[in-house]
Amino acid sequence: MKVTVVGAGAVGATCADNIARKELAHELVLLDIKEGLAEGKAQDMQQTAQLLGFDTKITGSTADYSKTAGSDVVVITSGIPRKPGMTREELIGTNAGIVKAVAENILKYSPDAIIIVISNPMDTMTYLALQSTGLAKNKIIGMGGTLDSSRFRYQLSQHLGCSASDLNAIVIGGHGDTTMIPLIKHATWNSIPVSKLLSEEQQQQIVADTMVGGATLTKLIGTSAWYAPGAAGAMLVEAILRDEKKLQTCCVYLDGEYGQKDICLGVPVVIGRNGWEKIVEIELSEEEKAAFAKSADAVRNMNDVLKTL
Ligand SMILES: NC(=O)c1ccc[n+]([C@@H]2O[C@H](COP(=O)([O-])OP(=O)(O)OC[C@H]3O[C@@H](n4cnc5c(N)ncnc54)[C@H](O)[C@@H]3O)[C@@H](O)[C@H]2O)c1
Ligand SMILES: O=C(O)C[C@H](O)C(=O)O
Repeated sequence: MKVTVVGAGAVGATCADNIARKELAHELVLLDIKEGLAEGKAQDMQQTAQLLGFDTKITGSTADYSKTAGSDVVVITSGIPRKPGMTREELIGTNAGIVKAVAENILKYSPDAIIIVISNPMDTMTYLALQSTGLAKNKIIGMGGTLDSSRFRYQLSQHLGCSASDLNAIVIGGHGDTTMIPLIKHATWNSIPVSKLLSEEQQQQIVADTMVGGATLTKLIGTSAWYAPGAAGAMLVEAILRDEKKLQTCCVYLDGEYGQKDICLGVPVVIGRNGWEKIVEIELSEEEKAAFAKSADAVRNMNDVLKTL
């Protein structure tokens, strides 16, 4: 199996590191536009092989897409991250051009690849990647819900004083500070609804803190996060290559599901060797349905911005 990670910055390198440590691929290619960066990080990572005990062959490339030929999965992380005080949406002007060019180059050398889009604003970048490659919809997966759901479980675990692994909780909708929807009324702690264990006020706090999870880290670090984003990207690569049929919230093309059409948005999907294989429709309350429709409106407005660039 061969995996390419485009963008050897914070998220791309972390994602690649996780892929190598888990030996998900025989061949791993890191590609970046910045001269020497991908080659350097690939070599550094390869030098951990004996220390960590993996056999993956890691190579780096400065924008030479021929090195990525025949990839089974490609992860796109190229683009600028936000700075404190910015929204993800403000990155569209720079990142749309980068993601479009990268997706087209990937397609030339790996026409059968499944593409995972991480660059922000992720929902719109996923839509753009789908449009510019013309690939089958199941082959384009935006990573956001996996990360946001992990942050949601973190927040819940802090309030409940429990292991995050014992929690079942997902975030649907857009991957934006105001567009994501942590489904707190569906969240359980080993089958016990968390709404029975937490006050209404605590629940609201958890939802609010989850929604600004990325912004909070950006303020602390000075740039956006990478450990959890990189690990979340690698988890999706693993689910694809090992055909795990894992249920994850990912940004995928909706064609009527959840009442939406012609948009990529976060919903629960089954991830396996064919990319996203099935959308799972869960029953939403009227309030959750309204939040989903509002999230879709906001993402659709961002998608419209693409036409003006
Ligand atoms: N979807 C998510 O959940 C999520 C999570 C974290 C970060 N992100 C996004 O991921 C992106 C990367 O974040 P980061 O922290 O790794 O940034 P970074 O600046 O550390 O790395 C980005 C890399 O992309 C490279 N790059 C730029 N243009 C390129 C091109 N045309 N071809 C190849 N490489 C190119 C840069 O040289 C840089 O090394 C940002 O847009 C960020 O907002 C998304
Ligand atoms: O917060 C960001 O801008 C990066 C990413 O989308 C995240 O959620 O960590």
